[in-house]
Amino acid sequence: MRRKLVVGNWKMNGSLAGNEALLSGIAAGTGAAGADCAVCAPAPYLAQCQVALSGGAVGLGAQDVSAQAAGAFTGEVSAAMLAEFGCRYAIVGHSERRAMHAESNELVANKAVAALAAGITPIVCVGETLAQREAGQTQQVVSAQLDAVLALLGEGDVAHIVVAYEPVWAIGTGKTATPEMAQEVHAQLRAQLKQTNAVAADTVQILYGGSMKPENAKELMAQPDIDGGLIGGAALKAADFLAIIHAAN
Ligand SMILES: O=C(CO)COP(=O)(O)O
Repeated sequence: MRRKLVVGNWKMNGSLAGNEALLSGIAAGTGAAGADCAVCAPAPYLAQCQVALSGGAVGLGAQDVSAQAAGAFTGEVSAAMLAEFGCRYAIVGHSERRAMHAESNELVANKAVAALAAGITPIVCVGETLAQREAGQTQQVVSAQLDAVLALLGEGDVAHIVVAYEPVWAIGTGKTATPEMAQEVHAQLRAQLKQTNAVAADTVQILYGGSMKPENAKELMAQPDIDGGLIGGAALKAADFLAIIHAAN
């Protein structure tokens, strides 16, 4: 049985005071949670989050990581730096970065490799746009995105990644993929993982992201290949985030 994993992606939101309240609200409610959970905070707040979450059940992650190890890469943050601040996870290839920062499948794959080398679990995001879905290209798009990552990983690395299916048209729009639509893609992704490592593929957590909220979380996570959620808007309110974590039990 795979454990469920619920990860909050705060995106470019937060403040020292706001984070403190949110983190203490989350920490206070996760005691009996049967699912794993984590928050991916903006880089300047990682130190604050590390202190606030230390010793508790909520893990810490970053929203991006450099593919480079060190050097003249202004503005970039390396995986080793994230590891120093206790990051267990780093999101790579979020659709907002693919779209707004022109991140290619190859760059995303190199970021996943850099994270793994520092002992950080990459949360590899894949997902199609509305135009791609309407053109019947969903499977082709997400499989090319995942393939680029798998091509760079050793067989033994597969067990150490998390995959997140985030249909672009469902992000921040209030539109959610139906549980059946999401399950269909998740099953395809797992079949693809199996081609690289049949044993590890059964243990990889595949998260759904895109307007997941307390009202739809249980039904989505009841699908056999939906192992949790990557949550945007609803992760900014402790009560909503906690409701999703508890829906995963
Ligand atoms: O992009 C997302 C998480 O990475 C999903 O965002 P929303 O939950 O706000 O749709």
